[in-house]
Order: sequence, then C-alpha cells, then structure tokens
Amino acid sequence: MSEIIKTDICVIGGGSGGLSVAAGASQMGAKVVLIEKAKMGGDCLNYGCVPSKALLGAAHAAQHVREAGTFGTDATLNAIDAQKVHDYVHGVINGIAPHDCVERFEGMGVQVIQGAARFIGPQTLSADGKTVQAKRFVIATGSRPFIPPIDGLDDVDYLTNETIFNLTETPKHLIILGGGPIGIEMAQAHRQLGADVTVLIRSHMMSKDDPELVDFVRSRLQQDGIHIVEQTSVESITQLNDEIVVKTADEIYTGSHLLVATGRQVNADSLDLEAANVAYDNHSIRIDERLRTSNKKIFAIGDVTGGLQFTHKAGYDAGIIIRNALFRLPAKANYGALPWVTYCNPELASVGLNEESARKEHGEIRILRWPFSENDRARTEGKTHGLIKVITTKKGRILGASIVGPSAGELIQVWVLAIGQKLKIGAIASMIAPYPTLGEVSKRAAGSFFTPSLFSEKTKKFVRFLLRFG
Ligand SMILES: Cc1cc2nc3c(=O)[nH]c(=O)nc-3n(C[C@H](O)[C@H](O)[C@H](O)COP(=O)(O)OP(=O)(O)OC[C@H]3O[C@@H](n4cnc5c(N)ncnc54)[C@H](O)[C@@H]3O)c2cc1C
Ligand SMILES: NC(=O)c1ccc[n+]([C@@H]2O[C@H](COP(=O)([O-])OP(=O)(O)OC[C@H]3O[C@@H](n4cnc5c(N)ncnc54)[C@H](O)[C@@H]3O)[C@@H](O)[C@H]2O)c1
Repeated sequence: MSEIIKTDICVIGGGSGGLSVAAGASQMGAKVVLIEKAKMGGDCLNYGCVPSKALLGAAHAAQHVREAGTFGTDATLNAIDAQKVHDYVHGVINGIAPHDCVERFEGMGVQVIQGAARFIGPQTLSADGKTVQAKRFVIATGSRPFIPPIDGLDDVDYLTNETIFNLTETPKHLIILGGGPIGIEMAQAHRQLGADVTVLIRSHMMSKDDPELVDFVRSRLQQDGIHIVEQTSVESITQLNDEIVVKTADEIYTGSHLLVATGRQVNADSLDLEAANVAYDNHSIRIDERLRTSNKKIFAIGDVTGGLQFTHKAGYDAGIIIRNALFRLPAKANYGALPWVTYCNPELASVGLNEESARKEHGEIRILRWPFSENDRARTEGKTHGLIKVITTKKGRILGASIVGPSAGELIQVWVLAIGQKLKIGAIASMIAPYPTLGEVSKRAAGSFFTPSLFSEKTKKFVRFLLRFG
C-alpha cells in the first residue's frame, strides 16, 4: 500500500509558476504539497532566463571591450575563455538556486516530493510511490523544446536550451534553427563570444514583435556579423564527422554546432490527464479565464497553458490561483498589460497592442515615435540606435508601446503601469523626467501627441489674442 497524503493544494512542477503558488499558499496557511521531477527552479533558473541572460552578460562585456575605442579607450580583447564563461553562467545559477531549493520550501512548511506526477483519478495523483489527494491541484509543468520533423535531425548531435549552456568551448560555427527570442538571444551571445553564427528562420525573425522595431535588431545583428536567413525551409540535416550540414531549398550550410530553437512543446502528455478529466492537446491544457481546467478543482498555469510563455506570466498566473483557490474569489487573468522583452543589444520590449492589432480593434489610431538619436543621454553613452513607438486612440488612451534601444526592458515599465492603470497619454507627457535620462524618450513620444494642436495656427491666434490684454 502506498503512503496516502491528504492536502489542501498540490502543485505539480517546481518552476516559476509552481514555486510562486507553493510559497504564497503555504505562507498564507494552506497545507501544500509540491511535486518536482527534475531540478527545482524549472526552465527559468536552469535552462532559460538565468543562463541566457548571464551568457549575454558575458558576451556584452566582450563587446564593450571591442567598442571601447569609440570612447578613446585603447583596449584590446585578447582572449575569451569559454570554460570561464561557462563557470560564470553556472555560478550565477548556483547563486540564485538556494532561493528555489527543496530545503527553503520545506522550511516554509511545504511538503516536497521529488518524482514525476501522474493523475490516477479526478482528485488523486501518484508520485514517487506516494498517493496525493488534494482539494485543489495546480498543474505548472512548463514546456520543453519542440523538435521539428526535419529529415535527418534525429540522427545528429543537436543542442537545445537544455544543453547549450553546458558548452565549455566556443562553437566554431553555430547554426541556429529559429528566429524567436531564444534563437536571437543565443545568436548574439555566441557571436559576441567569438563564434561564427548563421540563423535559419522559417518565417521572419522575431515575428511576434513590431517589424519596424525588429529592423533595428536585425541591422545590429548583421553589423555584429551574424548571417540571418529568413523565410527559408530546412529540408534535411546530416552529420559528417564533426560537421553538421543543413540543406535548405536554396543553399547548403555547414557548421560545427546546431541549436534547435523552433518553439515549445507543453509538458502535458505524461500526466495521464485523461484520468483527471482534464482536456488538453499538443499546444496547451485548456483553461478558462480563472485558469481552471475542464476539471474545476484542477488549475493550470504558466507555459503549460500555451500562449504567452514568460516567467513573469507564470508568476502573474500564480497570483490568480491564490485568489481563486485560497480566497475563493472569482479572479480572472487579464494579459492586456503583460510586457515581453528580448534581451539582445538593442533590447526590444513591448506591451499592449501593436500597430496592426490596434488598427483592427480601434480603427483610427495615433502613432507616436521618438528616436534615441534625439535623446541626449543616449548620445553621451553612444547608444543612439533605437526608437520608441507608442499607439493611442484618437483621444489619447494608451493602447500599446514598444521600445527598441538601450535598457528597453527597464524603460517599458512606465508603459506597463500606464496601460495597466488605463492612464491617458497626458499623464506621461506631464511627468517630470530627470535630465539627461534615457527615460525622456517616453516623455517626448507622449508629448508629441499634443504637438499638432499645441503649435497650431489656432493656438498661435489664441495666444496673440490673450497677449493683447497686457
Ligand atoms: C532559453 C530560454 C530563455 C528564456 N528567457 C526568458 C526571459 O528572459 N524572461 C522570461 O520571462 N521568460 C524567459 N523564458 C521563458 C521562461 O523560462 C518560462 O516561461 C518559465 O520558466 C515558465 O515557468 P513554468 O513554471 O510554467 O514552467 P517551468 O519553469 O518550466 O517549470 C516546470 C517544472 O515542472 C516540472 N515537471 C514537468 N512535468 C512534471 C511532472 N509530471 N511531475 C513533476 N514535475 C514535472 C519540470 O521539471 C519543471 O521543473 C525563457 C525560456 C527559455 C527556454
Ligand atoms: N527574453 C525572453 O523573454 C525569452 C527568451 C527566450 C525564450 N522565451 C520564451 O520561450 C519561448 C520559445 O522561444 P523560441 O525562440 O524557441 O520560440 P518562438 O516560437 O518564439 O520562435 C520559433 C522560431 O522558430 C522558427 N521555426 C519554426 N520551425 C522552424 C524550422 N523548421 N526551421 C527554421 N525555423 C523554424 C519560427 O519561424 C520562429 O522564428 C518564447 O516564445 C518565449 O515565450 C522568452
């Protein structure tokens, strides 16, 4: 007979979403069981956000040295030690890991089971030889790399986000399949760390972002020396000794390493969801606005629900779960003010509607732009490659904002607040921004909403009229 554990909440998956639910629920007095089959911290800590941003940190450090001459500094980049870069990346992971570890969660009162969970009934699951019965379940099992069915791919040694951060040598020539955030961040990181890089993309690079802003990223990557091939179709892949040969409809590419970054596959298939009456398909577990699955006692959050797949989205979902499952409030998820950022140089950050979707939803819109080349701080720092683009209604309600440029991920936050709080453009235009800061681009773009009426003939006439009275 297996041990039977009865609990208030059982969370499956110890990644960004699951850990947030477990920590919140246990600290608010619920009895919580957390089941994790691999590494605590999930993708973000071990194979995602943290190692990718640490690798980019190392790459940008190398690039700063290469570009130091612009500022009159005589610096030479002598060598990049790939083993030390690897150790740096893993040092960063190890530094954050205690925050997500089993001991910390057990210290909060969470019972952690290390094993793979699978449902054996609508309110029962099994993991590590134990049976767990819970009032509510939360599925937070994340996603894994989607491997496309390309002829020969299964027979070559390819990398994914789960293995690329283990490299201790710089690839001579890295071929990347995919031009989403993983492909683009990894392309720049490896190029700036000394590899030749070719990116092969079925559609356009960063297709979820505004093409006008993506142009800035594309030109910078090309300037870095990255070979980007868009709208191409990979027909076959073979390995000849140490060389990987990728054949497209028009060309043959030969590289030393291959990274597959062609999207994600949700981790739903091994949970025996049929036993729990939870509906799902290859792309996601089906949920309603309250993040309940087709079994109302079982919630699903984060990557496994498909759609937007970000750590802060999984964290936001966790808050919705706490309100629904613990406080019995009918809280609904609303992703209208959920930002996303690709952390290459220049960064590209967005929130809300883009130009195309805003036109579809609102008809007549206003588009406000301000280039970083007109920003004094960007000039002093030599970082003028970029643009802010803001979309409003005719009356000035903010619908969306995108920024490509230095620190875009930081600068977008004022727009996240504005959209979340339904502020009008005048709120940003009237903000006093310290001089000289990059953030002035937001104020200047917002201010441009009023330029046509403020400096119009009508205003001039009115001012001249008022001046007649002394
Ligand atoms: C290379 C890369 C870079 C990224 N960079 C960013 C970034 O900069 N910013 C950002 O916001 N997002 C980024 N992301 C996305 C982010 O990592 C994910 O959106 C986030 O980790 C999703 O959290 P989650 O809790 O849904 O899933 P995960 O963090 O993947 O956690 C799921 C956990 O469930 C476990 N699990 C699965 N099945 C079972 C089972 N049957 N039983 C028990 N446990 C199970 C897994 O082992 C895993 O630990 C990046 C992703 C990648 C791949
Ligand atoms: N900075 C961040 O927040 C960040 C960074 C990395 C990853 N992520 C998350 O991880 C998710 C997955 O990232 P991703 O880049 O793998 O996926 P993606 O779905 O965003 O992009 C997939 C890319 O692969 C291309 N593609 C698909 N099949 C192909 C084929 N057969 N040959 C060539 N190209 C092909 C597509 O055209 C597209 O460019 C992202 O959507 C995001 O949610 C976020």
